[in-house]
Amino acid sequence: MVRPVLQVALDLTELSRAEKIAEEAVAGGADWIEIGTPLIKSEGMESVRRLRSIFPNKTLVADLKTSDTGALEVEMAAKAGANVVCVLAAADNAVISDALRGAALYGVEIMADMMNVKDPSARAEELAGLGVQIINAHVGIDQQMEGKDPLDLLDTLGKLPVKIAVAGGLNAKTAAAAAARGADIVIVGGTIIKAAEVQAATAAIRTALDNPNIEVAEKKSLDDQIRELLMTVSAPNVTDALYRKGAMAGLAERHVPHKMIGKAVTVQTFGGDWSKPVQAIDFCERGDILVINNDGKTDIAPWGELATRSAINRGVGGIVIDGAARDWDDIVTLDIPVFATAVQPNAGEPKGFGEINAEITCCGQTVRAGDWLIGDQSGVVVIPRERAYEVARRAVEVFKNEVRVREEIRRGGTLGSLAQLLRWEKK
Ligand SMILES: O=C(CO)[C@H](O)[C@H](O)COP(=O)(O)O
Repeated sequence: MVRPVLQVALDLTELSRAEKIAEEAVAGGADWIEIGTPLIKSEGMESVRRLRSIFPNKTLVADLKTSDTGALEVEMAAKAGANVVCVLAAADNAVISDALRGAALYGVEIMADMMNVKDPSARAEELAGLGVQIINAHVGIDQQMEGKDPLDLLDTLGKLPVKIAVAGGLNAKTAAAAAARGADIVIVGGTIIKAAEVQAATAAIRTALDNPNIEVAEKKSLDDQIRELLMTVSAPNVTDALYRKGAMAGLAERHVPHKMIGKAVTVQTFGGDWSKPVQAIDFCERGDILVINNDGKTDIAPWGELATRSAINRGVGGIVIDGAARDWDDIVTLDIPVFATAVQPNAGEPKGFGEINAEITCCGQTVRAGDWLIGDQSGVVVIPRERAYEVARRAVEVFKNEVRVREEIRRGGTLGSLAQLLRWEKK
């Protein structure tokens, strides 16, 4: 097997941060440096020029994802110092041919990004026939969040007379799997650039590429995958992933012996009537979260210690009440998260008004049966069930990004300067 090229994708928006990360990645064994699409959009061709001056002998890849004016974009990137220019494989052949003409004039190669191509195998052959030098089996970042896998795309391509690159959320294990399947170029962004120790993260991927072993990963159910992803993040990471949405308001009373993650069983009740909340315990599967609306009343409790102990017996993952709980002295001794808007000593009568598993509003958020919840000391966030996997994946990216920013703060930076807040103020 030929030693695959490791290409680090600098998908950042600040050139100063990208330069430092590139230096660390090269020290860790990155062969090629990609000026990622966000970096080129944010900093322009200056980012290519700057990286060329820092790395006079490295292969630089300008990830322009060109979809029009092929030769013009290739010429700009080549003059700035790029050796490889990325075009969209889905672009018209007129664009590809024009880009290839520009590439021939300036002595650079064209990489075609297969993101969102309908018939990848046929299109890859066609592109190779046109003269494209590298086909990139790329699953874009938004597509990754919905579970698309670049290795599946790679498998559809078959044997081609050109170099094959792979990209899309690769880590050491999946990068090695790509190498074992014959990829010539393995492109890694997030796993390297979001690591606290970029050099070590790059070196781990380099080692895995040089010693690929094919492990068949055990296939987990979607719910298990979602739960596993959410276990690694916080409630704040999740609201960030939802673009600041999903947080429940007013849950002032919190008993959080551990993180709460699970799917909602909803309960609507009225005036502290504890019949439906208690019945709902028996509707719960292991790990489910009981989400109760007491019709906005905080002066009477539909939930208490005995219900909490019953919920533990049933394997309930936590309780959230838009309303009051009671027996708080006992509840805080129990190993189950309970969130409530108030604590009151008095309960209502068990009359049986209300509903189980109907759509409810709880602390300002709509909650349906099966929606996911995550709760920790910062509060509770609701994730719509149809977006659960995607949001969990995005939350992991938020978490990973913070790992690198935290490290840069540890080295003496400040959040304001790292994020270049002044520069990015909305004009
Ligand atoms: O082109 C890209 C996004 O459009 C990325 O550079 C590519 O997906 C690699 O980054 P990651 O490993 O984070 O997916």
